[in-house]
Amino acid sequence: MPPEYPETPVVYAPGDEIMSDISLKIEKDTLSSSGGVESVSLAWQDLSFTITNSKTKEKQHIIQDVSGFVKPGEVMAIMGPSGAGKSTLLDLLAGRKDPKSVSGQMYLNGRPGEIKYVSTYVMQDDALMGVLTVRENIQFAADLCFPSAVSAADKRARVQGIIEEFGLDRVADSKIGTVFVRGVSGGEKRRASIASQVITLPKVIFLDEPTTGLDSAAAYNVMKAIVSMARRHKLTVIASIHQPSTETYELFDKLCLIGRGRTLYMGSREAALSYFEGLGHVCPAYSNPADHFLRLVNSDFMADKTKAQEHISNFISSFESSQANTTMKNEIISLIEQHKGDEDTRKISSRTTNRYARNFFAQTGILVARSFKNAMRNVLMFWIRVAMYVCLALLMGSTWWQVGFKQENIQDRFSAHFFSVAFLAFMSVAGIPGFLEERLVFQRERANGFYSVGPYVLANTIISIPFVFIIALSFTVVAYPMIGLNAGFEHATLFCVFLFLALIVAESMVVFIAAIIPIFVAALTIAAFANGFFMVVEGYFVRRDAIPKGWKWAHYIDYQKWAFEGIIQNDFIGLTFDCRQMPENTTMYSCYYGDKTGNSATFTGKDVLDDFGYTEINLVLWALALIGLMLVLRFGFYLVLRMKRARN
Ligand SMILES: Nc1ncnc2c1ncn2[C@@H]1O[C@H](COP(=O)(O)OP(=O)(O)OP(=O)(O)O)[C@@H](O)[C@H]1O
Repeated sequence: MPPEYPETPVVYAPGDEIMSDISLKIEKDTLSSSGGVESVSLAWQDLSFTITNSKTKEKQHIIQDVSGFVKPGEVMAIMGPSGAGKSTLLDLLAGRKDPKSVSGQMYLNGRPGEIKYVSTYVMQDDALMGVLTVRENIQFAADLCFPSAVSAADKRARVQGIIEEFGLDRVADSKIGTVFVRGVSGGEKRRASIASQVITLPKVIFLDEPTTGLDSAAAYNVMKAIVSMARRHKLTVIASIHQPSTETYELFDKLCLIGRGRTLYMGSREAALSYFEGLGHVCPAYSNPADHFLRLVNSDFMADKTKAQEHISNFISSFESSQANTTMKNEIISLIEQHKGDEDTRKISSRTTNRYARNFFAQTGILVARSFKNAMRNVLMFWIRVAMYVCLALLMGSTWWQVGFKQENIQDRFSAHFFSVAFLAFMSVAGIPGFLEERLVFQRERANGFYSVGPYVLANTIISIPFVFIIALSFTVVAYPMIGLNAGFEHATLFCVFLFLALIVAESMVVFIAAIIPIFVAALTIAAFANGFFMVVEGYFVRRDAIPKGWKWAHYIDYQKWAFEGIIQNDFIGLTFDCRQMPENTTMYSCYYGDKTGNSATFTGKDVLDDFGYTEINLVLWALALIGLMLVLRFGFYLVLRMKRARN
């Protein structure tokens, strides 16, 4: 008897009255992801995955001639020592490998078919939104996965159903947790992650090491929930697993034991003990059979490499010539025979309909709603940034306090404008951690066909607009009057607009860079470098006409240049500045700008801009240049995400 662990999910028997009965009805009525079939058996024959060594050009089998099958309602464990090929086999079965490197046959209900239409691949990482609750995470997944024909009430019922099935009722309204907020336990988080990915009850579920990183009680609970779901809904489940405890191991129906990419045992979990006993390897009393098998087939630490290869080869040939292998192969053949001409099977194989449950705009809307909730609750991602910008505005306002209208103040004004744009844009790197967290969720959901890249990029763009606007507005409201820039609502508005556009481009650049290199430190360094580089060629430190020809291109693609010039035009035009009065002759003036004859007591802001060569600034065109740069970067962001494979 397995021990009764705390938090154990309920194991429902077929016919139990739970909320997910409603969801079963939803599935039958409205879901077409499996072409209408009730359940899917999976069989594979002589599956191989071969790579070519880039240096030696030699072919190398990572997986070789592996066969097997799993029937609906069954759960199979792929086990083997580290590097045996578990993940590769799982990816192969899930159709996630380049077909050019794959050979062998896959059968869905006895016929060749597209596995991706009927399956979900649950990755190892718990890619969830930490500031959202368990229920919210699952609900958003449900909103994305169910067609619009499913009513909101039915979707809520399905969410409640899956929460019950995974034993998450107690924590349904608790936040998942972040580095700042203590959330649910590791096991609950894993169950929530799996639940959110299998909400539509896909006919085949692949799980990449679902228990890794969990203690044995949590691992048992996770597997128990999965097995319960598989039995109840007749789902076919395959999981790669490292070292299950005895109780967890006994939850599996089938075992596929591999070593060096070859089958060492494939068959029922119960028969594995007697199979290895037949080979003379009796499992010691009170030992964990999973540990026993793994120890038995692990040759990695044998000093003599020839003996190690021989050791594995013996297990391979023993299985090839075994009755277990013959029985398995016969069962695969009879499975294929049994389903020949099957109506349901033909539906799976020939499915050509849109692979997404929701249309482009619905996907975008749901993603915007989720990101909005995420950003509003994410203190680090947004509110700390707002607070930081307000502090900076106060700092700048008090330092440049009422900057004045004397000619000595011209440089101070330029500096205030340069710093406003450059520093605010620079700090957009603070958005990288939030984006990288969201990117993990995106990768997982995209790979499972929840939505495509277009809606994600559009949602990411839309959601950045109000937040960047709040930042630009709060900075303007505080800093603009304190510094004493060109008075008037219109000027303050234009200042805010240019700041907003600069920040929007900066955000776009940051997500573009982080999408190319999704490693925090690397993305941060490159984004910081890019911003530093753009400061240099902006035309502030070096006058615009003095920038060397070789760097002119950089000046024109520099978003900070367009924002800085827009802001100085907005500030200087319409202002009048005092020249310095000559101490020895009170009727003569020393003017750096405008009329330098000494007869004029003042000069205009336009004189200053003319002197610096800013003669042709057109605020509308300059704003359009910023919008253009934003669009180019967002399109680049879209292309990068499209080009990156769903799973690296
Ligand atoms: N595309 C590839 N190119 C080169 N080697 C590969 C490739 N894919 C897998 N391998 C190698 O094949 C072997 C099996 O890898 P795989 O990740 O499937 O093993 P695993 O059993 O899941 O290991 P672990 O339990 O340590 O995660 C490893 O030695 C791995 O380095």
